[in-house]
Amino acid sequence: MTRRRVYVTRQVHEEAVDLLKEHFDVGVWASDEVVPRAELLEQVQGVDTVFCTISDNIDAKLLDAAGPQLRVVATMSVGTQHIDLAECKRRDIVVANTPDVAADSAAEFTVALLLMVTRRCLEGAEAVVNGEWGLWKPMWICGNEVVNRTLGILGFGRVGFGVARRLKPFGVKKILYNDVIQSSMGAELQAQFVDLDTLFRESDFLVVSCALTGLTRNLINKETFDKMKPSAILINTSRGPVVNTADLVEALRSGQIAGAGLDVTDPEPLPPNHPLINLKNCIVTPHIGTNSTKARLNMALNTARNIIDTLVRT
Ligand SMILES: O=C(O)[C@H](O)CO
Repeated sequence: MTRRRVYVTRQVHEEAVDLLKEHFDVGVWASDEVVPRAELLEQVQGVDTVFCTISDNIDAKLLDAAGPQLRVVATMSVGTQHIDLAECKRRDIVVANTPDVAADSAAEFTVALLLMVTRRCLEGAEAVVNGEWGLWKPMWICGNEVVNRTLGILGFGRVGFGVARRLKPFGVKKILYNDVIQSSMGAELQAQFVDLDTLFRESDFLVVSCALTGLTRNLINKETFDKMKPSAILINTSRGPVVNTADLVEALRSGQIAGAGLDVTDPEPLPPNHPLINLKNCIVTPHIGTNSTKARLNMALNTARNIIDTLVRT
């Protein structure tokens, strides 16, 4: 019997590829860079599964190029915004993602970014690099503390809850959250479900950890910043387009909010001359929230297992 075929659109962990090879013929784009679109369209022809990442556009054209035998699109990510889900559904193609294995990594990273912005760590590190470190000064690069302040979480899923759980022992005064539904996990942390207006007005730290949907796209914009405290800090580790970039630049420049930490941006990657990059009160990291070695390996293995579970075990 001919073996089924899987195309892996990026160089991923060997352990995951080896797992797939036990069951399938596996083709791999053996590079850390994105496979060019023309190459991708050619390589997927006749495959049963595409193992992809968030940088691959899995649209109707790609599904057509693959052909009617395509059964599974398995993405090595939580996010599925790069996949035309409606089109996959229409064609009876199973879409699999990796929601469980990277949440700790993402929550830890979010806390790190929040603390870095709050304590102005990058400014301090840059001052050292630039030779500006003189003798100790009482009022130089003073940041804020987390203790006794209000943490607001937009999107109280695995990552949002994980951030709240990690920051609770820091002594935050209140944890507020908003999501499409009230979470049963809120009670465990005495977190209060509040409306968006209250979340924006009362949060000292506003952590964006929601999915990108029609409801959340552009949700954080000029009107939001108008409501926020001038001392507030915005952290976004979910999806760039939840925040209106031009409005954020303006809010940071004018001091309407105190600072921002962004692991995701719109556009992504940010062009090197983008205004967000040179703002002193903003730290931008290159979408690395899930990049602990352990989480990335588990994401690759989870993606391989999703394919095996779908094609072999059903
Ligand atoms: O969706 C995801 O998993 C992240 O954005 C990439 O790690």
